Amino acid sequence: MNKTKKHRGQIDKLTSICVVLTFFSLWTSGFASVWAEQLIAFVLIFTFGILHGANDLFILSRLQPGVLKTKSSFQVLLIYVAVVLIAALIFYFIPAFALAFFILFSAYHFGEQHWHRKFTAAGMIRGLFFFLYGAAVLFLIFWAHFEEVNTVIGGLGVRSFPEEFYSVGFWIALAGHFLILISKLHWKRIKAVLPLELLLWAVFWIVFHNASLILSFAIYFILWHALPSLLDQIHALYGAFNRKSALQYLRSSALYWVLALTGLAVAFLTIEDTDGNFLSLFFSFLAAITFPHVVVMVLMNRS
Ligand SMILES: CC1=C(/C=C/C(C)=C/C=C/C(C)=C/C=C/C=C(C)/C=C/C=C(C)/C=C/C2=C(C)CCCC2(C)C)C(C)(C)CCC1
Repeated sequence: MNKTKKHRGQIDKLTSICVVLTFFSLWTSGFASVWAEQLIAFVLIFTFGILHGANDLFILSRLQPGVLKTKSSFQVLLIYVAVVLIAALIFYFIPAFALAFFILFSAYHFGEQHWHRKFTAAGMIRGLFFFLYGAAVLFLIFWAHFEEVNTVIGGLGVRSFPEEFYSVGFWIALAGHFLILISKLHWKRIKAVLPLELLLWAVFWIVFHNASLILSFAIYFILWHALPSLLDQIHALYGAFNRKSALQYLRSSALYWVLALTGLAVAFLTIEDTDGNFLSLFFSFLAAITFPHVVVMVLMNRS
């Protein structure tokens, strides 16, 4: 079997496992206490979630994109850290602007991970489609937990929004994404992807309305974003996903993974400006490391 076919088979297998795990997490959240839900969510985010971005520099060194070709590894590291720090500063000084960009980038990034293999149309419409898919996922989470979301963004110094803002945002993004899907893909292709996609939307609807905010986010972020991304990254770096390549990936990312967690711990112990809301601090940390990571993933998926 050729490598790409094998990789697709592994992605399909992972998708089935994630459907089962999503239902399992929904079932667990039915009896787990709020504390237990938070623990599960943060353990998943701090392990697989942070790990899936910790190999960015290694990926860049392998891809050697044009703009960075003449730069040494140290210079690339400096640029990466500078982007993280600039994002953190913008979050601190102009939070509403930074949050809007964070959501824009994240929506595109989530959509790209989910669709980059299945959505074949090219050009601007491709980017818009990725963005609308990710925006629909995020706005469904926001809508299901709009009061808590308002508290989190309030902790960052951003105004609250009424429930309708989130519900209308969700319906517009969902409708837009389905319209593009139907108009841009051949009927044969649509028939092949639609049943799973409709099932997933039904599952997300049920899960996001039943699990807490942080667990809803963790379920999507880990099962439907970080794990498939890890599989793609290992395939791109080592040509195959197996025990050996997974260990190689862990070895090359361990240092940055620990550094990122240390950075969050230091920020938590030193910054007291988020009205005591850990989630506000946590999401601004995630936002700061998201920006360079999204650029690396765009480069990887295009290579
Ligand atoms: C390499 C390197 C490093 C590391 C890195 C890393 C580790 C990365 C990672 C990355 C990552 C890990 C990424 C992530 C991403 C994520 C995302 C993309 C998310 C999104 C989200 C959102 C959008 C949210 C929203 C919300 C909610 C959900 C609720 C509340 C409200 C709000 C709105 C906030 C360091 C810095 C150390 C150094 C240098 C080099």
